[in-house]
Amino acid sequence: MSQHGSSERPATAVHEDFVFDTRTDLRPDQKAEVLVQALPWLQKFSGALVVVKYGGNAMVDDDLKRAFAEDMVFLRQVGLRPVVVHGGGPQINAMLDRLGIVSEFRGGLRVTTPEAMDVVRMVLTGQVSRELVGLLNAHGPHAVGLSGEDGGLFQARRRTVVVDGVEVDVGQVGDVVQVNPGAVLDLLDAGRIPVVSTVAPDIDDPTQVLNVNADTAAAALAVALGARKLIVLTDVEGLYSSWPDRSSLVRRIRASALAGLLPSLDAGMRPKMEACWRAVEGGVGRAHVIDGRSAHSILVEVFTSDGVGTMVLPDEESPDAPFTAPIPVVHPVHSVHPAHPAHPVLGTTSPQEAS
Ligand SMILES: Nc1ncnc2c1ncn2[C@@H]1O[C@H](COP(=O)(O)OP(=O)(O)O)[C@@H](O)[C@H]1O
Ligand SMILES: CC(=O)N[C@@H](CCC(=O)OP(=O)(O)O)C(=O)O
Repeated sequence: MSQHGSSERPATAVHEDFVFDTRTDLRPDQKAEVLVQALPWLQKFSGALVVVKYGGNAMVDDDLKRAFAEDMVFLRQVGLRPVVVHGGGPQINAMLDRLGIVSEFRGGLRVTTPEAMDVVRMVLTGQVSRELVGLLNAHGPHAVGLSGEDGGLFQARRRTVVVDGVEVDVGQVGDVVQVNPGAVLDLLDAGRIPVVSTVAPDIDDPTQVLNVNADTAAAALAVALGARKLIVLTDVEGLYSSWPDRSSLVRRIRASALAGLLPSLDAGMRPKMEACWRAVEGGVGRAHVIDGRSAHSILVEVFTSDGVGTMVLPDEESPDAPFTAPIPVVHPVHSVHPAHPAHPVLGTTSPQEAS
């Protein structure tokens, strides 16, 4: 099976004067049913602002990258307002290796020396962003790339990590403390798809830039934009309550239950689930972690009744209640609440303390 299409079989086979349809996977009425099932979701999410975090290991396959670009253009074309926030950990690792610079992670964050910061900034803004913008613009002049430095989008503050009870300096690493979403809103108003790289100026020293984890930056941006959804793509089906037991996939979880689970999660999944928790606590209607290895999983999540992956819901709402998020009020500059640092578990305040 191809990851990009539904089948590697050709759509048609030519025999003398006849053309036969060789696809047997879906009958015409079944194909129509898929489209009809999407109708209420197309109506529900018309105009909705959706922040999609694309990154890491879901971003290394060329077919999947093209499928991702198709999904973003599809969302835009049917009237949603997608914003892409991208990571690039594997791409940064590859470039550091090529340059012979050793990279190290502490508490899930890259120890970022000034030398490594130059590489992070170059790879995220000059390589990963360029490639994504190019893939999106293969479908028309949709995408515009910008980083946290552009239009004052992000301000970040240096942070440390606590490992085994000891505070560790991880260099030029920061958390987003302020978001000015004006540049993103201007692009959305112009019908564009913003593609955001998570490099941000240091609020305490504007001559420095900081390396920001893309999951947490996506959550901060989703909150500041009053997004209806945050969708985080990764390389597993979703959150497993007892990893790696594959029967423990969580389909829906409320924010307070997630807060209880966070301290038990491993390094990879913790920043993602913290980001989802922060987003929902900050007013984003739903946060999802879905499998980026499965082509078009975003479309399945947004436009089908069952969805895919793990959905995080706010506490005060019944899981079966109709979606009733108000039209968001967007403030020109959004300060990230100090009681909710981007990494509550890795940092100082736990979700349980904050909620
Ligand atoms: N409870 C869990 N549920 C799902 N995945 C988990 C869990 N705990 C650890 N993981 C690991 O986290 C990984 C995802 O994190 P990471 O590799 O950092 O993601 P990405 O590269 O998409 O940013 C999964 O591939 C899985 O190996
Ligand atoms: C501080 C920190 O660790 N920053 C990340 C930024 C990129 C990122 O988050 O990429 P993924 O989403 O692909 O993991 C890094 O340097 O790898």
